[in-house]
Amino acid sequence: MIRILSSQQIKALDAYTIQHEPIASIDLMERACRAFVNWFTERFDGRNTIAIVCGTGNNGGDGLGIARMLQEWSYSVKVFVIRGSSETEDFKVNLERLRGKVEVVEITSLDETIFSEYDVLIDAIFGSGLTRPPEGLFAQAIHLMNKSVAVRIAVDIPSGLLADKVSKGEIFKADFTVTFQMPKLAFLFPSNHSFTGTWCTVDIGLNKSFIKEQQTSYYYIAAKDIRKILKPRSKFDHKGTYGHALLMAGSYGKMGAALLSGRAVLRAGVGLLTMHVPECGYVILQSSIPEAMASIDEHIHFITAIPELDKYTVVGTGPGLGQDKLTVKAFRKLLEDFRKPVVLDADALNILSDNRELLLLIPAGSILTPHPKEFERLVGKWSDDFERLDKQKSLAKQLKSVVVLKGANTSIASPEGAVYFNSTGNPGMATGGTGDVLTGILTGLLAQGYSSLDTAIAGVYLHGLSGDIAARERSMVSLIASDIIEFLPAAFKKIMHEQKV
Ligand SMILES: NC(=O)C1=CN([C@@H]2O[C@H](COP(=O)(O)OP(=O)(O)OC[C@H]3O[C@@H](n4cnc5c(N)ncnc54)[C@H](O)[C@@H]3O)[C@@H](O)[C@H]2O)[C@@H](O)CC1
Ligand SMILES: Nc1ncnc2c1ncn2[C@@H]1O[C@H](COP(=O)(O)OP(=O)(O)O)[C@@H](O)[C@H]1O
Ligand SMILES: [K+]
Repeated sequence: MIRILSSQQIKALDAYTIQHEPIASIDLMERACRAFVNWFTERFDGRNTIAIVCGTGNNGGDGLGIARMLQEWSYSVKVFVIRGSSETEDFKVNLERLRGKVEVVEITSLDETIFSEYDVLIDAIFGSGLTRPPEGLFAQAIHLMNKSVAVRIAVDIPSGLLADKVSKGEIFKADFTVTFQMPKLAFLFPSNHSFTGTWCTVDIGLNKSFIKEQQTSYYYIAAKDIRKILKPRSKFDHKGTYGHALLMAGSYGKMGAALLSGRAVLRAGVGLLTMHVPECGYVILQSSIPEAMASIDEHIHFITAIPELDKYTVVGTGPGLGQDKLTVKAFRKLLEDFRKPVVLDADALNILSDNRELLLLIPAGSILTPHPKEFERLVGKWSDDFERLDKQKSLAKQLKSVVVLKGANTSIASPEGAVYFNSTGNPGMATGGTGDVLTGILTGLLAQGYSSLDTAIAGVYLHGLSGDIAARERSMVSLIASDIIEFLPAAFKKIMHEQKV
């Protein structure tokens, strides 16, 4: 897991690294500049004219160091400095090192065309030291940079964006953000995408053991975390080893959702799958998923009862379920009778929103997978993404269950208060049915004995990874939910290194 630290902790981390590596502060800055420049030179060639706009703190110091290095690489660079109330030592040193090499212009007033002749604008005004909204020349410069047609790149953090609080005022709108060491919490929220653009982290060698010791509730999921979670199969395993899942899904006109979920349960590696569907789904199910056993409801159009539950390891429900009052009754009975974890999605969540007393019946250790609208129905409106995150953490705690809030960088809240952000997935997945596939993957993994949290982390990651492979093979535009099931085996292989065998 990549630990996401606050600005305060990052400041302490810088100081700790400087003291214990040991390394001079200016040399650490040099490393940060080098990491940025490595990223930059791989993407932009010497034909680009570059303006670097610097503040007078260490972010500005980075900007000056970057200017020097780019000049050494024969790029055409000009530096603009906006003076704040004070200069850091490393800013001063880097300004001195730049003397005679790169033109430095101090901005005292701004005219509209100041940045118009450049191909690339690099923002090094503020980084993690920002404490309040930019004003005056700072705000005006950011405003003008945002109006420019140049490619905009932020050093560490887009100026004006706070790493772990709600930001107000003028904020640099980067096409790319190259951030040091680890993602910042604010980068993971939908509302900040227009500021960070595409972001990436570059390693500047900050002290790893200090990072490990820091208290944090926020993590960014990496491939190796999933490799650690997934258990390899052993020679004498049999289908009983991998659980028996019951999927209650589908209604007249929405059997597709049930099928997508059911196929995904199987591809996630379950031992046995039974699907409880309304009568209208019988032929559809038997002819399209021969691997699944069918349990048929008495009602033609929707589910009105639950089958005998004893033999099931886990129950997944919601996709295509509908909200008829007889279905609500059956759902209530499920929650009353089944004491093992359940996976709840789509209409199961909508039923919970309309029948709030049912929330109390959810077995501990369950997994809920709302998209933002379903989440709003469950918890009410939020005023910003930080409040949304708090609501997600509270719901997970209240239900003693894992709450998976879906979207880009899906967040997974544990009942203990930790939040894990997904690093896979792409906008090609914004198409009907992909959530049903996720429900299936989670149901299939949970049935195999993974903990609810491990199931959610691995399932969400693999779902996104499969979506990424599918987008590569089929394009984001053409990606459909079935593709995510189709490429799930490739995603498992990628994680478990089976392709080496
Ligand atoms: N050794 C280190 O500390 C390292 C720091 N690095 C860089 O240093 C940055 C952090 O540097 P600083 O802590 O100097 O802070 P910044 O350079 O982000 O901000 C400069 C100063 O501006 C002032 N300020 C904050 N908000 C303001 C506002 N709205 N208007 C006017 N002034 C405002 C603050 O006093 C702050 O200290 C990181 O983002 C990163 O880019 C990197 O060089 C890596 C090593
Ligand atoms: N822009 C995106 N980037 C990454 N993943 C996405 C994006 N848009 C949607 N997804 C993923 O696709 C799935 C959509 O689920 P959901 O909204 O429930 O769809 P449906 O109800 O049609 O099945 C979620 O897992 C979500 O994380
Ligand atoms: K910046």
